[in-house]
Amino acid sequence: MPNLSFVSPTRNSPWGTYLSQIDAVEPYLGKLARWVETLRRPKRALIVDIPIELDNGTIAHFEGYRVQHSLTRGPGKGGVRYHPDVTLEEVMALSAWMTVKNAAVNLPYGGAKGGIRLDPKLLSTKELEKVTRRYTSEIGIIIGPTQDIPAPDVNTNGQIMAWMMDTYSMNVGATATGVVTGKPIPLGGSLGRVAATGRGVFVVGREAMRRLGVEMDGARVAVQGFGNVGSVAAKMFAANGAKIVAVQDHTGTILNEKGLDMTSLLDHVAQTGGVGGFKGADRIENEQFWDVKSDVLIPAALEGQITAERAKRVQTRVVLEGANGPTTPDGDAVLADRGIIVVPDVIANAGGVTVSYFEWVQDFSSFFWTEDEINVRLDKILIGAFKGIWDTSEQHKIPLRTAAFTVACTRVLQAREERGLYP
Ligand SMILES: NC(=O)C1=CN([C@@H]2O[C@H](COP(=O)(O)OP(=O)(O)OC[C@H]3O[C@@H](n4cnc5c(N)ncnc54)[C@H](OP(=O)(O)O)[C@@H]3O)[C@@H](O)[C@H]2O)C=CC1
Ligand SMILES: O=C(O)CCC(=O)C(=O)O
Repeated sequence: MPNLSFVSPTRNSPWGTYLSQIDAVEPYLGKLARWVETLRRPKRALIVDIPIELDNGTIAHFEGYRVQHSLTRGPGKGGVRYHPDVTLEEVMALSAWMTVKNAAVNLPYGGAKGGIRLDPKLLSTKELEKVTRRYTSEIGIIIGPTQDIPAPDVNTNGQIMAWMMDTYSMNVGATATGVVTGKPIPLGGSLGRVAATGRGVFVVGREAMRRLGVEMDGARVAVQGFGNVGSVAAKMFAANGAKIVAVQDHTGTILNEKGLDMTSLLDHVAQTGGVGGFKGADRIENEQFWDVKSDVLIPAALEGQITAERAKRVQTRVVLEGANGPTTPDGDAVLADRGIIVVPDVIANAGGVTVSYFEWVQDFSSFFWTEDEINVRLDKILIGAFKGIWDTSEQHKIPLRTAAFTVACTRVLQAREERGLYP
């Protein structure tokens, strides 16, 4: 039975996955469990119609969303996704994971996420700009530097954030740099934000490997998704002595048992748009990616990739979740049975939002930090948060995901209780 009338999740769909994670944490919330139902529903969900005139003169309508799952600990915060499969249910789950992620690393934010159902590859730059500006105006009634601060996610980037910032600023009649993060540097962006999520995946992965006694030098790493998150994570693992043995994106799956040459691969992707056709590797069938032997497997594409069936075949020691929600509840159960450690998304990919927080703080103070200052602070926050989650996992003998949810949901529900219910 769905818990809300406006979505119909299944057990392994994004919202179904999130709900099962909340079920798993409930026994560890003590007296705060009486508030847990607030986590099972978004505070606010906005669906917007985005009409634009296409380059050929016809009018197209796109469906967009901004969901604020929780504003209990601070303004909403979370990215905006452009993808043909975006749905309200998916954006709800992504917004809820932002609530948990922001609390897991103790950022003073709630959780939010946005998206537009479209295929950016089918739109011209001009059309993308029109969609972005209209979407920003439509969601302008609920976003703002102290209300809800969007950022990049799948298929969005600094240019999209620049258009969002400009549109919002024109609508309010003042330059509002703090309304989005992940902006270009000249518009109040932060050094280090582009690489921050991938960097965080590496830093958290390194901590997990240390705890598990997995040597970095020569470690075999397989990466699904070679966009902002996957490519930076792969580059950092390789730079620190690991071997990137397999990479998959929409253009194919490539394998090199000796380790892919990252510089050549990144050049190839910059020129061709994908890893397919890279000469320094063998091409394998996409489904074979899940059979590649690795020490660390990094899903860094979309949700629902590690199903029960794939989890049975995976040959790795650590699944390091660069993507949001890449493992289904059934996949998670199989991995746990097989003794494969999962470092959950809400800590593994929290580097991006952490530097987004730094960007927002810098915008408010109009005082900008060096890249070194950013990276030092980022690493410190992630290492400290990972330690707290690891210790909680050991204390209760629970998986890292449930431990991360325990730390995070306790913070959210404590704040909920202290704020009280009535306006
Ligand atoms: N950007 C950020 O700061 C953050 C992102 N994340 C999460 O990380 C994940 C990746 O985001 P990001 O790197 O920004 O997105 P990008 O759009 O930069 O890259 C996504 C990558 O995944 C590939 N991909 C998509 N679908 C598949 C598939 N079915 N099989 C294989 N590869 C696929 C894409 O190929 P193609 O482009 O051709 O579709 C692309 O290489 C998402 O889950 C996102 O929510 C989490 C925290 C922060
Ligand atoms: O940088 C941000 O604000 C959010 C990034 C994001 O969408 C995520 O962490 O999934």
